[in-house]
Amino acid sequence: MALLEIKGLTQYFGGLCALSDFNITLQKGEMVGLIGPNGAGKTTVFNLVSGFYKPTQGEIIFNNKKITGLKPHQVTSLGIARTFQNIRLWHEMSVLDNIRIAQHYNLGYGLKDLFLRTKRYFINEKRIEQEAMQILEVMDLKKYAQEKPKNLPYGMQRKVEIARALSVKPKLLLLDEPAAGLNSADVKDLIKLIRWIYDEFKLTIWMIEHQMTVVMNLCQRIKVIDFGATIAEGTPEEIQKNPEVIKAYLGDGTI
Ligand SMILES: Nc1ncnc2c1ncn2[C@@H]1O[C@H](COP(=O)(O)OP(=O)(O)OP(=O)(O)O)[C@@H](O)[C@H]1O
Repeated sequence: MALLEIKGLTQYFGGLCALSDFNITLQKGEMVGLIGPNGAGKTTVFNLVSGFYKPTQGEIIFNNKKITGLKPHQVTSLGIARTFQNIRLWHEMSVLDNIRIAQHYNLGYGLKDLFLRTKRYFINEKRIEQEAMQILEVMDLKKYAQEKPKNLPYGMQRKVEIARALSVKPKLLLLDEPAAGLNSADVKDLIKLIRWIYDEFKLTIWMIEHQMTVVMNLCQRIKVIDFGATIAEGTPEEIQKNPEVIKAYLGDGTI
């Protein structure tokens, strides 16, 4: 069953065509990679899907609902969560508060409840805290609940960002370069973590990644773009041998 369908997605920034006629269908339960050289348009795809940009053209359908042009919090509430290439955590807040804040897209109370501190406000705040602690526990992060993210090692900050994305109970998880900035030991741990999350949460995962070992190890299917256009699509084995892909990357046969 198709979870995400993207048809003819095109994005211009002024005169620059960052993405041209991009099409993909993600089946429920798939783990798919999106790769390409720097500036190929990968993050633009995620920014369009998650509502950070409005496309110049094209359509995005999620769970049989058209989501093209919706705002980020609306996209989140429908079941799409993401992480960012450069970790975006609130570094002056605790890890727990970072997770709690993410939950506020789905408050269950309004401004009146907030200002009057109604019973509904306290019930919801309690629920949010319990759910945030649960996800920290599941992700083995509970011991860092009161710590500020800036005091944690980089690999752990990545984990917190992934926990925050999972805390909104997504159906589709978008990971934008999860291995960026990690050392090789952390990359190994990340591969294990993503595989575990995939099995445990029964998610559909779509990832952008420059580190080929991550994509080749995890993804069942990979799409390759360059200068905003699709140049290849296939299994990891097919992609590694694809001459267009090799040319786009280095031209020396190694990807
Ligand atoms: N908000 C924006 N305004 C103008 N140009 C943009 C904007 N966002 C992206 N671009 C341009 O669009 C093109 C694609 O950028 P994008 O960030 O999607 O590439 P990418 O494949 O994710 O690259 P990288 O691997 O380096 O992160 C680039 O030329 C980039 O400079």
